[in-house]
Amino acid sequence: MQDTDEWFRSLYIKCDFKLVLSSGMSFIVPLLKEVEPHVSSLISCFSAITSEIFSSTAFRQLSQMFFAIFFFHSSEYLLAAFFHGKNSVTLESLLISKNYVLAMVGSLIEYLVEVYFFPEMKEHWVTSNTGLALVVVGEIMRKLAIITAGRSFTHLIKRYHEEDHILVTNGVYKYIRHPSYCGFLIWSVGTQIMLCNPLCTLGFAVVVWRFFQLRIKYEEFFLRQSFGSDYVEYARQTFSGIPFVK
Ligand SMILES: C[S@@+](CC[C@H](N)C(=O)[O-])C[C@H]1O[C@@H](n2cnc3c(N)ncnc32)[C@H](O)[C@@H]1O
Repeated sequence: MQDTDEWFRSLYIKCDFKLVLSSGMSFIVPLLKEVEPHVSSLISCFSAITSEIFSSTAFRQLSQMFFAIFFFHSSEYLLAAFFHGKNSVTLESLLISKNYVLAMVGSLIEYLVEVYFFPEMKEHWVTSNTGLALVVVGEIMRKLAIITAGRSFTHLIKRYHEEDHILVTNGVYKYIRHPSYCGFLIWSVGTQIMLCNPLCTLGFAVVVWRFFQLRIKYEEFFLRQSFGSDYVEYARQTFSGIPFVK
């Protein structure tokens, strides 16, 4: 008797489940039919983008970009740790700010949009290789500046004179007052030329130039306070390193 009850109950559950399943399917199937063309066009769009990314041009340019970024920031960190000790190194020593991340994401978006819609734009190898050369030159100039200035080079601008802060006027500083800023300007614009990104090349050039124009004014105010006429004389004999900034 109990077995028969069990049998009927399970039959009831199965029937009920079938009912739910069939009414559910009658709702889902037309919905799937409706959605299917959109999903398949999305998939084909995605696969077109990924096949463009993994084309040899894009693969090479994006790999160069990621390597340039990785090398730049890791060497900034290592040099800051070497000259100032590990404990005084922060995210700022890596020079990673919110605006910087936004700019880099923006440049990646420009690249992906252009490589998808106008892949031939990315095939200007003379342009791209010139950008790569600028990235290397900018990187070398910046790192030479950091190594030459040693402990006088701090990522945050010094507003008070400290014992170990000496005026550096040798090496790259003999000709250029702000070689690390000059190097960064060349490096950052170089990354965009390397990616054949016309909009970000212009955008980076304007934004980075403006940033350093203001920063140099601020930095030199405190350098004049710390080193007085020595700095004034030094500034008179050298180029700032940033075009159109005296
Ligand atoms: C991020 S470093 C940049 C140095 C320099 N503007 C450059 O582009 O190479 C900023 C710090 O370097 C210091 N600094 C800049 N020029 C200097 C010089 N010629 N000698 C010593 N310290 C300098 C500033 O006082 C500031 O604290």
